[in-house]
Amino acid sequence: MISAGHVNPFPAPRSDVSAIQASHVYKIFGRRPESGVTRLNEGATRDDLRKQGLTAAVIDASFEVEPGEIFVVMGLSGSGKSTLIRMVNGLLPMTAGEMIIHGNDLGKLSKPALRKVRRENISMVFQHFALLPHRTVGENVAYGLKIQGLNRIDREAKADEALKMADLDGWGGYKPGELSGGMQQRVGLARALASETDILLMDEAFSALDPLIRRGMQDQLIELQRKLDKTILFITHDLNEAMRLGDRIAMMRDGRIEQIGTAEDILNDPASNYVARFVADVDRTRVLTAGSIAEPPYAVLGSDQGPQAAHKLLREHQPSWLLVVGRDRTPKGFVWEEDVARAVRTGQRELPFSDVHEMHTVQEDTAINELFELSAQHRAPLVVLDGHERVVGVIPRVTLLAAAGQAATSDVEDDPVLNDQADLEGIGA
Ligand SMILES: Nc1ncnc2c1ncn2[C@@H]1O[C@H](COP(=O)(O)OP(=O)(O)OP(=O)(O)O)[C@@H](O)[C@H]1O
Repeated sequence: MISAGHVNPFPAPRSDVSAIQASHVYKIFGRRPESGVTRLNEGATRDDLRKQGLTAAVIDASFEVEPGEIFVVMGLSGSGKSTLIRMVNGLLPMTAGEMIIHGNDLGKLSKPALRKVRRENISMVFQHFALLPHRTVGENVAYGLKIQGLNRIDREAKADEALKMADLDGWGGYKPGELSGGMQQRVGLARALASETDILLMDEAFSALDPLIRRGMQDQLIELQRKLDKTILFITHDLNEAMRLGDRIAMMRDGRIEQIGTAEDILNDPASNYVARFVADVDRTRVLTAGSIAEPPYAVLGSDQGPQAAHKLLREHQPSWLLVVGRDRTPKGFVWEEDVARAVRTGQRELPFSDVHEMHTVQEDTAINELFELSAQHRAPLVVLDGHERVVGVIPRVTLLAAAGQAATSDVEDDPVLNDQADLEGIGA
């Protein structure tokens, strides 16, 4: 029996050197802020500090952002997100802790050295665009390049290229006020791209946009990230946005990071009641992907194995279905057996089974809300493939419903498709 390995849909970050490394970072506002850090470490609460006239905006924040990662900091208003991002770009000094950008410890740098790191490594996209209204779109995009000391021809060439990337080809001569909100935000994005820094900090960058435009911008950001491989630290108070964009998400509450994880980690294994309550209303079907809920196949047969091997497998494990795969773990056929094994389909030879189902395959990044219809149509588990057409796993329909938080017993009992005993047995239900 070939054991089809499980492919992790969230591979570990690719580099050992983090782009951003924050360790035990504190920001306390008020007089003698250091005393606030000491008091917090001694067990005082945020409220205790407040009585003393101190605001603990960020408390003991530690996280690392890997190159090429989209890391989202998510939290309600006042949870400390903006304060945190302003410490990442060195705009705000920390009260305690370390903030290391590509090996540079911001707290220890001289002012000119800090400016250099900020100029060369970090660009920022703001919620309210922060465009110069009397300059053209092209001039706005090229503005930072002038500060970097580039000559006019190079500036214009880079600005044009960045406008193209942000889908604003031909708009360089207009004034920002002549563009829609979504387009103005793309100008902000183009300006950040033009500076060619490897880290993009985005503070509620899409929050002022209408929902549809906002979704479009999210898609565009994901696509750009894939192409340009930037490291993105994205701040939002919108959980759905966090889940759509983030490779990983840091959930903040009252200045502290409560949990860091993938959308799946946070949905499936919330670290606290607070996080659990927060994610309770998330539309899981949009967040979870086929790859994240696929299970390793229950019974797998090599395509070069014959009926005898199939019979043995069926006798020993009594699965209600077999998945047939080739040597490279690409699927070759999906065979179904309801009672007694009578034959199996292997390679070129096709031998009759009592019932043979065509296999239905889906890509691992398919959102699960798209899978419901397929699953209903095909009445069989879906086989999930990675980008190389190899089997990642199988999704029985019960798993699909459970993942969507809809697998109440009554749903299963009433569901004509699920009510197929073989299907239920097949997933070990
Ligand atoms: N310059 C400042 N002086 C005093 N307190 C501040 C200052 N900046 C922020 N704070 C306080 O720090 C806490 C965290 O604020 P911060 O703006 O970082 O939160 P946020 O999560 O970004 O919220 P929002 O989404 O509303 O901006 C709040 O209680 C805020 O009032």
